[in-house]
Amino acid sequence: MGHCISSLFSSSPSKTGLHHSSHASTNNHSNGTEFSSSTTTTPATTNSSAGLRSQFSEAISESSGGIVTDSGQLLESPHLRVYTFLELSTATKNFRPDSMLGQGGFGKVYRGWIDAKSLAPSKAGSGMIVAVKRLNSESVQGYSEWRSEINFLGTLSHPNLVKLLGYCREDKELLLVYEFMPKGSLENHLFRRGEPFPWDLRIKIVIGAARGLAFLHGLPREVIYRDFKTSNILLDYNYEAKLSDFGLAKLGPAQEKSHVTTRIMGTYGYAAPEYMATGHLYVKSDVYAFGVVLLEIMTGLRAHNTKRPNGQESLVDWLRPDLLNKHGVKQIMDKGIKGQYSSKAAAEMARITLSCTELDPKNRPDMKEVVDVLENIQRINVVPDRSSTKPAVASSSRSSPLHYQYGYRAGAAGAERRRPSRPSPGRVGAQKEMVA
Ligand SMILES: Nc1ncnc2c1ncn2[C@@H]1O[C@H](COP(=O)(O)OP(=O)(O)OP(=O)(O)O)[C@@H](O)[C@H]1O
Repeated sequence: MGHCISSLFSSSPSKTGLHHSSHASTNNHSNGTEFSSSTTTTPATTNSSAGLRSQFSEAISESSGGIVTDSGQLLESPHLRVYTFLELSTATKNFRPDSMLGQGGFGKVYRGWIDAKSLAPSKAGSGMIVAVKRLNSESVQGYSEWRSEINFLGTLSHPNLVKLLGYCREDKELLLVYEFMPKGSLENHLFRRGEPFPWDLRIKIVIGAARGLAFLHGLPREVIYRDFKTSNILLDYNYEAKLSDFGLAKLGPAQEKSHVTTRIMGTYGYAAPEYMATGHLYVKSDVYAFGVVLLEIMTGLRAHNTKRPNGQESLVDWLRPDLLNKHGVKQIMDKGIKGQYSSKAAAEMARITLSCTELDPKNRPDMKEVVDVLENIQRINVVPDRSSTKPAVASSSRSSPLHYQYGYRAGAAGAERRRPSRPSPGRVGAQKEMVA
């Protein structure tokens, strides 16, 4: 979630201190605890964000005009629609609780409806579904996130970044309108469902997310995402991953500098050790967080969980040593997906996870290399005969990618998302969670 705004912006609010956020995200409770600086200042008023955006876009491209890199694009003139509060109220049925898709640290996200061509708001049930984030405008974090999202997502376009369609600022109301991601977040699938999430989909999703990060890191002026975690990886109908939530994103270091120095913000369990220790943020700090997500998809366990016994709260600290040998890898793999991956694929995953989570940022690979390795893992994952594989849990016939079905259910999304994750008895990880 975003709090920090680039130094490009003069009205950046001042912030001090560090605290555990008290927000109750519907997706993020006992696990990825958020930390951020506490803020007391009132959001400063700005003029239209368009001027700031073009200044911002220039900073990213370090030249004028839009550029294209790989399959992504830096937009010269973003086409964001400016909505009125009334329009978005209508589109979301007055922000009715049954329209709510979820809640993050600084606001609630609602299902809304707009016309697919004109992007004009339409009556609920007609046109195209969108996600409308209504930010808590009283906090500076909410305001800063809103600006940061517009600056980054209004300027960048890539198949693995969520699309921002428009925004609204009216009195104290700050809203953002995104393309709707029908399959929710990776976090939902990995941790909030009774049944194990198929290995093939896990790999497909991390490849997409890796491509998104590689795009950000490959820009003429690198962009550091700073909040890479499973709840920020959203999924389209085909489980294509899209990074959302650019509230914490930062422009990377200028010219010969290796890092930017910034206040420490992010999510426990994912933040790189050098960043936690010094506030020095490297492009490679994102690579560390990516490695943490790789360990999560291998084990089916959360990056950080205060309910685990002492010494096991941080997944990396706890299980990284097991990645060093074959036996350890076998032990920590999520038992719910047994038979869905080859031992070679698991060994390669262990290798790249180790490398991404190296203590020294210089020893971590860059995201392009990570993409290549993951694509190779996807290729080599030949398992003998799926149909003869014994399911590890009773319901795992549904865990085949072909059968796996899950998205938001109309009106029930909130309830699904609030369901606590139940440890599956068959999982080594789940057993480890309970070991005193
Ligand atoms: N474009 C979208 N389409 C569908 N659901 C979305 C979309 N954007 C956000 N959501 C859902 O709304 C919820 C809240 O999202 P939000 O980005 O505000 O917070 P978060 O990332 O879950 O939490 P945090 O405060 O840790 O960043 C998430 O569960 C997410 O799945």
